[in-house]
Amino acid sequence: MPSAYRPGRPEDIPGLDQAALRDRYLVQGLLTPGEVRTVVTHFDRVVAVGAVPTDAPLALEAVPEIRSERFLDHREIGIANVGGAGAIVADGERFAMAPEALLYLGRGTKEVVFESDDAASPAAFYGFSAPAHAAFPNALATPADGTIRELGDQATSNRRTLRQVIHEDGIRSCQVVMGITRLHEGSMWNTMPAHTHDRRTELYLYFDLAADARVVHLMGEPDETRHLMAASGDLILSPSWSLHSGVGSSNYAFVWAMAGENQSFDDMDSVPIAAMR
Ligand SMILES: O=C(O)C(=O)C[C@H](O)C(=O)CO
Ligand SMILES: [Zn+2]
Repeated sequence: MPSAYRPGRPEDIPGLDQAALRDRYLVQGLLTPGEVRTVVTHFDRVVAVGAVPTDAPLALEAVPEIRSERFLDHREIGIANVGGAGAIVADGERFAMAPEALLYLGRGTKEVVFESDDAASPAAFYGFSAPAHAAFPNALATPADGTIRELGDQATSNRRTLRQVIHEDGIRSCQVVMGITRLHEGSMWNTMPAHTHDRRTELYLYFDLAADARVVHLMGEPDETRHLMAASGDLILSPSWSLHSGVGSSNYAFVWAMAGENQSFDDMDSVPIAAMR
């Protein structure tokens, strides 16, 4: 794993083989039992965090690359639970984290501790953090909270429920926009027709796929796409110039999260399917 991921240049994509593409844009092992793992990027200075507490609680610590005493001294974070039930304790306040609950922690939160209810079925916390210049209040979204958008159609195999949680009309933040999309049974395509958004980075964390199932994730500029084979728990980094879409060998879910110039969910440049190469 590089010490810090860089968005790279779209002109370099055609010259990269699969191994190089995967090294730059796909992160494996973020959710590893008993560990907190941190992925530092220069994609809008986003840092991704994975924490899977088993027998003992795990604490979120600063990493040297962000040059601060505590992780959230100058940052905010959205944390989704993609595993079993657990809890997050932030500055002494305990937030129960059911599967698919999502917690926002604002700049200045000092101590963050991750716990699982049952080590045999541990919680799996995925965090998406961006620089923050103001302190918004910490806020929990249960799995029932958020703005629901029903998208796609069974006839085109892209029927899916998108839940916006941290966004302009929901839990407020400086930069982070975050939610979860779940494909309906029999639907495999996410985000098709695809889009880019030149003003924001987006990360996808795929989950709830069987061990032998995969998502064929599409990336790159619309006229020069490549694919990445993603398994459950894999994280895909999309630079602002890259489209992001995928088709699964079965249905699945993913946490999407963005940071950058604005928080307008619909600030997308749609790519007609026939224009893709
Ligand atoms: O299912 C979808 O469509 C998505 O989840 C789209 C992502 O949220 C996205 O790319 C937003 O920019
Ligand atoms: Zn997008």
